[in-house]
Amino acid sequence: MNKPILELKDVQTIVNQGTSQAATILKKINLQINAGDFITIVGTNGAGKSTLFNVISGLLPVNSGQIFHNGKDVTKLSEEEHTRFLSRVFQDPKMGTAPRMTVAENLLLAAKRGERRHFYPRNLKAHKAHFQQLAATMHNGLDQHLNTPAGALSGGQRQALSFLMAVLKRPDIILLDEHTAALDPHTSMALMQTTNQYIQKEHLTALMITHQLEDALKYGNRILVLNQGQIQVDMTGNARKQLTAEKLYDYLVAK
Ligand SMILES: Nc1ncnc2c1ncn2[C@@H]1O[C@H](COP(=O)(O)OP(=O)(O)OP(=O)(O)O)[C@@H](O)[C@H]1O
Repeated sequence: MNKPILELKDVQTIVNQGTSQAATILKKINLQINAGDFITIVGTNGAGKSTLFNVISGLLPVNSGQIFHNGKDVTKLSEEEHTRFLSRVFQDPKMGTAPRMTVAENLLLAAKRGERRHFYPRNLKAHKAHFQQLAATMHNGLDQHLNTPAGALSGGQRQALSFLMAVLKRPDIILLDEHTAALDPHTSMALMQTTNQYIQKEHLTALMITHQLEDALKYGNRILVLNQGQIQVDMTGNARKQLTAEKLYDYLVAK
């Protein structure tokens, strides 16, 4: 069998170590993420969801345990080194895009990420048709705004741009950190649908934190419930299909 694309083994994260405020935020997390998994993650405030993403993306160190990417130990890699195989979309539309640069320039920046060559706006011409096509997959008018500064876009368009920038280089793993939560219900639902279509079409491996239990059940092939720093539920297949929002809620608040 193929190795998991990402594997966490007994991962533990302690904050404020050595002080009276020391707290174990992630407790012996064991998780195997397989290529093509689309995992939705739910949990109450403070359950450790963002901390899990921070650890997976190298932003927060692991106090004990190991993380493997395609079998290679990446536990001690820097956040920048993690960006070679992983990208993240945040809740805040202001993060992830450069406000004064146009949509096309932002996309070019994402296309050139990790390359030594400098950013030349004149290279834009060669990419325009591709960027147009890409922006059109979002079905929210983003393709009509390739020359608009990102800061002038609507929240939904800006989040769609953040998503496209994150997936442009086809990362091995994409982390969606409540990426539709700051949008109005209609825009949020629309972006969720286009996100899902893109992930399915490109067979991406994705992890998505959400507080919307319906979304957690509707999208993806696997569901995780984090509770007080531990994985309380990890469901796929029929068990997941039979899971209801009511039962999921019970898992969420279980003590
Ligand atoms: N660097 C840190 N220093 C101190 N405490 C931290 C740190 N990072 C996280 N925590 C604490 O760890 C717990 C888990 O936080 P985390 O942000 O991962 O929760 P979450 O499940 O993402 O919650 P939310 O749904 O509110 O975003 C919280 O109690 C938080 O205050």
